[in-house]
Amino acid sequence: MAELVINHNRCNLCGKCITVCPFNAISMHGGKIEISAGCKMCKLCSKNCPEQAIDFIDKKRTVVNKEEWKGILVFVENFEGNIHPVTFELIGKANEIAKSINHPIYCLIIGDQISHQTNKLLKYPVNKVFLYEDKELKHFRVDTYTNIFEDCIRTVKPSVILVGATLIGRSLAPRVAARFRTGLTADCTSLEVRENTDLVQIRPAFGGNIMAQIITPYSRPQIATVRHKVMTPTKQADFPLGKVERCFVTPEKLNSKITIRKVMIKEELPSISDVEVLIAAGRGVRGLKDLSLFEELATLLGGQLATTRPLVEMGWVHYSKQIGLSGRTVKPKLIITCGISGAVQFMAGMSASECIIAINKDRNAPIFGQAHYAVIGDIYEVVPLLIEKIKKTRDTNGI
Ligand SMILES: Cc1cc2nc3c(=O)[nH]c(=O)nc-3n(C[C@H](O)[C@H](O)[C@H](O)COP(=O)(O)OP(=O)(O)OC[C@H]3O[C@@H](n4cnc5c(N)ncnc54)[C@H](O)[C@@H]3O)c2cc1C
Repeated sequence: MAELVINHNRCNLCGKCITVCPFNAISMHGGKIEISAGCKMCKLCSKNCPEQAIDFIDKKRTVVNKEEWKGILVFVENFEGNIHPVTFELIGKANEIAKSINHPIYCLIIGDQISHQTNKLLKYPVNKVFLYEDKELKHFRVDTYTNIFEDCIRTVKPSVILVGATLIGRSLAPRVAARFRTGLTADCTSLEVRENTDLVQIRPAFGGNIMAQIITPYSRPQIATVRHKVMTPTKQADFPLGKVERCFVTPEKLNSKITIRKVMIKEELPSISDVEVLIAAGRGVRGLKDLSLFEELATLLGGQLATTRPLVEMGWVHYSKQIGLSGRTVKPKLIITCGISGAVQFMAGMSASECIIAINKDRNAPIFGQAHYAVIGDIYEVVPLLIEKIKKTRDTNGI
């Protein structure tokens, strides 16, 4: 790993390095030159410094002994006595990975009075649950939880760590990765493992145009976050054999700069990720008022309306309704897409749906490549007909 080191005794603050940096990564603060994370190590500053005050130091990369890191550790997010469902999806993936490299599966659970939760976890193919309990850990505080996570990793030395890409997971995982100066891949859509225990972390990149395969070959642990509903939940183990290890929480791990004054539960409609039926509207919809048509169909089928990104960008619907790479991942039993072309960024968020019915007037629309049923037609003709048909059938059957 290379590093640029400024010799402040030699630097006369001429500012030449600031001018030559093509990445705007150098600035002057408090009478000192600073190099930010935007630096790409092009060395132009070092070469152009008249005082030779910037040294490029090429440190030899330290390579970790992979044999010393064993196990797949799943972070168990829990709130008010409920384990987040992404946990069981992560255990499912951990199980697949563990089988191919013959590693154990561990869970880490942090909180207060949560020991009963470990019984739920032990029904699954988990070898050991590491339990950290303390009243100070009742609510998530990123600094204390990072300390505890670090403690667990130093004890267990897991090769792979899986964390849900929830609000908490997204805040916690990068901090943990930074403590170990190791890699983290966010929002993985698929995970594979090589014989040498390198985790192949697959996720869309460059706006969804490529599926990047990311590995962490020089450091351990390897950390990946995965969104809820991307992986399949695991089944309970036939012969659960796991154990609980209660871990000691030292007082200094609980030092926090965060004070929690009040915890309030936000009233929310079920998220589009949690419903079984979705009617997804796209740019084929001509105006905001027309959305009521698709909302009516959604209500009739006991589902919710969701949309593509352009409708969110036009301000027609709230972001929480957006499906896709930069929106929510959904896996409903039924999704009917109306006037949606099927761009990769949209498909990335819904391709695992159980039944996809696509309505589009363009027979060459990419969405038809993934739909289970294709309706080639105008949404303004097909959807009203569908609504009428459902209502008639219900009237006839007295529903
Ligand atoms: C980094 C990045 C992230 C992105 N993230 C997301 C994301 O999370 N979610 C997302 O959705 N997009 C995302 N996008 C945008 C994405 O690339 C597409 O632009 C978007 O999904 C297109 O939405 P659409 O299918 O509604 O519109 P269009 O692609 O314009 O398709 C409209 C479709 O409607 C059909 N149509 C028109 N009129 C009718 C009619 N009367 N009856 C039937 N069919 C009709 C047309 O034939 C067409 O196929 C992202 C893009 C980038 C670069």
